[in-house]
Amino acid sequence: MSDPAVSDSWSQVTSALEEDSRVTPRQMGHVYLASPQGLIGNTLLLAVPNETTRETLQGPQVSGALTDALTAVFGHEVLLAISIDSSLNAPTPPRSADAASSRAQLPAEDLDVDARRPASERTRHHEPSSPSAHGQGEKRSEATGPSSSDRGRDEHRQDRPDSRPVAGAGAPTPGPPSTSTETSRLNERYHFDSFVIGSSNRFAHAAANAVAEAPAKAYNPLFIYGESGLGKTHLLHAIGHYARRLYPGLRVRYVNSEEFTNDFINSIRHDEGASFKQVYRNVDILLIDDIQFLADKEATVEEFFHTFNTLYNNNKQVVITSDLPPKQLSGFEERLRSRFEWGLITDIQPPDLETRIAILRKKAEAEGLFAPPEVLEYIASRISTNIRELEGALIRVTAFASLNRQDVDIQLAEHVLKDLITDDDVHEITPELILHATAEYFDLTMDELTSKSRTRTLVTARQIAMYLLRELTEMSLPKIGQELGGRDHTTVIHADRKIRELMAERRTIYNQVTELTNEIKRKQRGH
Ligand SMILES: Nc1ncnc2c1ncn2[C@@H]1O[C@H](COP(=O)(O)OP(=O)(O)OP(=O)(O)O)[C@@H](O)[C@H]1O
Repeated sequence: MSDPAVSDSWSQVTSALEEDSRVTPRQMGHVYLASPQGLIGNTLLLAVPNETTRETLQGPQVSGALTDALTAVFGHEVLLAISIDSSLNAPTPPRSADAASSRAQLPAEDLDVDARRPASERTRHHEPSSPSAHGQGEKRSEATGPSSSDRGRDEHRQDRPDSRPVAGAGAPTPGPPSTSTETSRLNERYHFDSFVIGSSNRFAHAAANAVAEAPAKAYNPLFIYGESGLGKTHLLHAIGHYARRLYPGLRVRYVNSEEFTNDFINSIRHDEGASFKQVYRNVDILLIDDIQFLADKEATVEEFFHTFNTLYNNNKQVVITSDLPPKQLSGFEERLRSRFEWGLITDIQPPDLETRIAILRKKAEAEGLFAPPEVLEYIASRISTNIRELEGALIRVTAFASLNRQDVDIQLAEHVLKDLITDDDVHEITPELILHATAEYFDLTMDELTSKSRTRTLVTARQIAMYLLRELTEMSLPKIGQELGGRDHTTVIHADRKIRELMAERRTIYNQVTELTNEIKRKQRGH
């Protein structure tokens, strides 16, 4: 299936390896088993028949030699993505210990999260990653070294013998109607290379990578759960982006379960059941976010059950996120919950301090915000649970400094965050509280705030309300849109971005957001 030019280049690579004294004849035997599948940008896709061969190619000796040979043949650095294709039906490789058949049971550290990187980079950690690295392969960033705590917490599931469907071909065959980013609904901000790995999310990240590299073969379904704002949505989008880059033409669809519900209800209302099925059952990867919102919506759950079955039976990948593990998900029939357990279940925990600092550093880089390390550390030490709030704090601190032409230092950070962070955040901030406080602050009625009117004050008030709902609550984008007069989730994304930018440019907006936040926090504390 590879194009002749790539096959030719791969032969040159193998010839170079034959001459390389670092590669033993036994290892060379494994190299011969690899089959080039194509070149996407700087990434060469290789299929190998089993895990042993993959491990050999990624071992320190062979990978070093491979990196050099690839660079020599292609004239530039080339990343490798290695997938396992059991249909290559290779002769039994020399090492018989069978790691191959039990990949789903490997510990997190053993998962192949690094296959896509040149071997020379695999041992480097703590490196800064450029925000423009998208075109260079999905680079990972690392906050901390491997932690043994990963294993105890992560749940591996292999309840059914067929939980790893093995399709005939190596790479999924790209189906004709490719999904554009628009129809796949992937958010450009969320790639693997902007995701910081720490012990709290290492396993989920590794599993997400494996799924993107071998859709419907690694783990199906992949079920990721964890509290709000810890990166589940980020990983879902990253899977979609990476898989589409590895397999152009792959049909990917991201959907929040509230949108799934709305689409389903509308399809019934408009008698468009067939087109609903067409959209959701003809994808190679379905990424469904916040499945808990489907709870108790009987007809929608039923529809999702059939969608799931169709996709699963056709060897299509399903990735699901939720705030709770399947067993604790109420409002779903057992037959569906048990399906969620067929593949791999993994959680994401709140990040440790080091990871939080690394996340802030990455966000600052990506958004062009400057804050010295001690300020990042200060912010990270004050906000520990929700990454969305962590980002919000960074934005406020840098915005304040920019408006006042001051340097970002600890005093300034303390000043800005003193009201934002309270030790007695015991009560939940409700959407109603935010909406009422916003209406009151701008001297509007609730009807005006949620109306279609687009006068300047109303637009600003609405956008600030959306920004605060995003930062201070666990609401999903569609839900926020719904609260503010039935607006689309893209309007909420736009508002969030707009207010982030305006806070650094216009003092009035910064003040309004700050005063309003303080007011909300004050009301929340019941003063
Ligand atoms: N490990 C990480 N590295 C970089 N950014 C992260 C990481 N984890 C979370 N984030 C960022 O935190 C924000 C919130 O993450 P995300 O929306 O993915 O959380 P979530 O778990 O899906 O929350 P919810 O359940 O409320 O939908 C996003 O901007 C995301 O990019």
